[in-house]
Amino acid sequence: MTILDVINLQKKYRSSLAVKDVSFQVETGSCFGLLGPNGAGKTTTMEIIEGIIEPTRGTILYKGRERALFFKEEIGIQFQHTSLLNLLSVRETLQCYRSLFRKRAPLERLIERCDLGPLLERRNNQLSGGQRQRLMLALALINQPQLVFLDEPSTGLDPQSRRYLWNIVKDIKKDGKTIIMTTHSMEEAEFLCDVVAIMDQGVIIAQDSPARLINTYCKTNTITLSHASVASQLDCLPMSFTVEAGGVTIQTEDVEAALGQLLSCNINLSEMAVHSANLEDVFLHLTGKTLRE
Ligand SMILES: Nc1ncnc2c1ncn2[C@@H]1O[C@H](COP(=O)(O)OP(=O)(O)OP(=O)(O)O)[C@@H](O)[C@H]1O
Repeated sequence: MTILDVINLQKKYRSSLAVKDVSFQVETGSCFGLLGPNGAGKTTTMEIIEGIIEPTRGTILYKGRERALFFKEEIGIQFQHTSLLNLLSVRETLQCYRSLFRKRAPLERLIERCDLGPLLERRNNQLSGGQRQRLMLALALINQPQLVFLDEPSTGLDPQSRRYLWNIVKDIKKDGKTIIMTTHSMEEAEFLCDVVAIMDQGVIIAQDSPARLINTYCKTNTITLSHASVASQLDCLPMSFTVEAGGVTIQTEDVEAALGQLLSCNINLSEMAVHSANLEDVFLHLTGKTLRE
């Protein structure tokens, strides 16, 4: 079932079109990701859906209807940059936010889920980046929302805190909540999202599950053999390869078959690396640039 329909969204800031013409649908219980580089229009799109800013043009339907007052009660937003009162403790912050809503999540469960138990008496300004993000996530869930918005949830976190947060997000999804998130991390999108809309310069340039996007646009995997000397042995094999100073690079759609062929020719695979295509490659294929450019 579709929970959200975004139809021909456009946002103009003075002379610049931040969002040109964006349409997509989000299925109930799924995690939908807007992936793209800085300035692609992800946050603008999300803020329009959240009701924070008005679109220049376009329609947003929540459960098939125009968003009404109850929409705000049914959503939770984890902002990228939110000021928390430094002098409040984590416990006080949770209690304060919780008191603002009619529908309230059970606090103990929320504290456990976001692993805030040991931090409850700590002041907001004494939290690490990862701890703060977990608190922000708990605040986004404090009204038991059906639809959760995450704006670049793991930006700035170390790999361990990042994984930790991702697992909490997966857990939230298991509860049947729908998640819409922005990210410029293809890893994050691949790990969390059922559907990814790749945005660039205000438009969606491709949209599908991460696996199908990769399969559609970047079937080719790369096998690198660090010994350039093996090149002469490859001549007899039905595979395309290039020889560079660092070794030999083989492009293949079927890694298993290629490795079988290499082994059958007794080629030394001791210093081999396999690069499977990912969403970064899809973005590069579609735009000619990397996500970080
Ligand atoms: N309030 C504003 N006034 C004018 N231009 C804006 C405003 N907000 C955003 N923009 C411009 O709109 C474009 C899209 O910005 P947006 O923040 O939506 O991109 P983004 O994909 O979320 O980028 P990031 O990943 O850096 O957050 C950018 O060119 C930005 O400079």
